[in-house]
Amino acid sequence: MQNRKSAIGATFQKLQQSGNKALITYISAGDPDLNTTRKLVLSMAANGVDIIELGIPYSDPIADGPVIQQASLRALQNGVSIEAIFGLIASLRQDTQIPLVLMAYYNSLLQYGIEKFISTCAAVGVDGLIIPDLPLEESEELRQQGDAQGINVILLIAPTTPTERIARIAEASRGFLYCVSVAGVTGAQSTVDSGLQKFLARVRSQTELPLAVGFGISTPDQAAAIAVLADGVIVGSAVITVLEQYLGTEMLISKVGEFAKSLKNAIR
Ligand SMILES: O=P(O)(O)OC[C@@H](O)[C@@H](O)c1c[nH]c2ccccc12
Repeated sequence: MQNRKSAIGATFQKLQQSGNKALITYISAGDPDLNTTRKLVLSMAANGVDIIELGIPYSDPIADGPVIQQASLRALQNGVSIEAIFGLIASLRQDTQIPLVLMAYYNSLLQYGIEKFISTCAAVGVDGLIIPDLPLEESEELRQQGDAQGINVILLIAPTTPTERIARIAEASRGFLYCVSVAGVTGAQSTVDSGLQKFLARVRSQTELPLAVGFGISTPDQAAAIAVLADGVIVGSAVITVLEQYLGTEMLISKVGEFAKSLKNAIR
């Protein structure tokens, strides 16, 4: 087993000490194939991304917007399996120590077996888990096993979450708190929501945990605006849109890397 305890926390701490913010990017594992995912992870890491979120493709992705649904579909059509994704991560760990977070729907974990899933995460070098369809009330077993094996179970809150509930979710979350910028599904939005500042101030009054904001951030300017308000910025659909644009070309890896760099430069 790898000793990666609190790699996510250490990353935020280091960034905070130098007055910097975290760039977290999301791609779907196996989109369009696992070898491309491997190259994308290394390219994003080399271009300044601080934490990478890898999605486990799922057939009924209720929280995902159209861009991520298509990404999942491409991966599923290529026959990507959880086992193969774990294999990829184990192999990536020979080349990069960038914190890796898996995004998975709870059903994928249930099918695989919760205990086996968490222990495999620990064995291959996964640092955190985001399970968007697992409410706080049903997450205790997973969180306990995560704590025991050094896997951060990262919980989500939204502007519609009551403050008292935010406090309880923050208490249970590990690594960082995922602050959903808007209610709804993932995908690019054109403006930064004006209520976001108030929402984040409300969250900040409840917890010391790093706050990362995701959903709808698609340009360097938007990332910069959000980075002023939070500790981290999460960008998914916009990264995948670049990937889509260069699918099947040799430029795919470098273009996604360049886009990541433009996001990171904007939030420095
Ligand atoms: O795609 P966006 O709007 O940039 O948002 C990030 C998001 O995609 C990523 O974190 C994510 C992908 N699937 C999810 C499901 C639920 C919560 C979050 C996610």
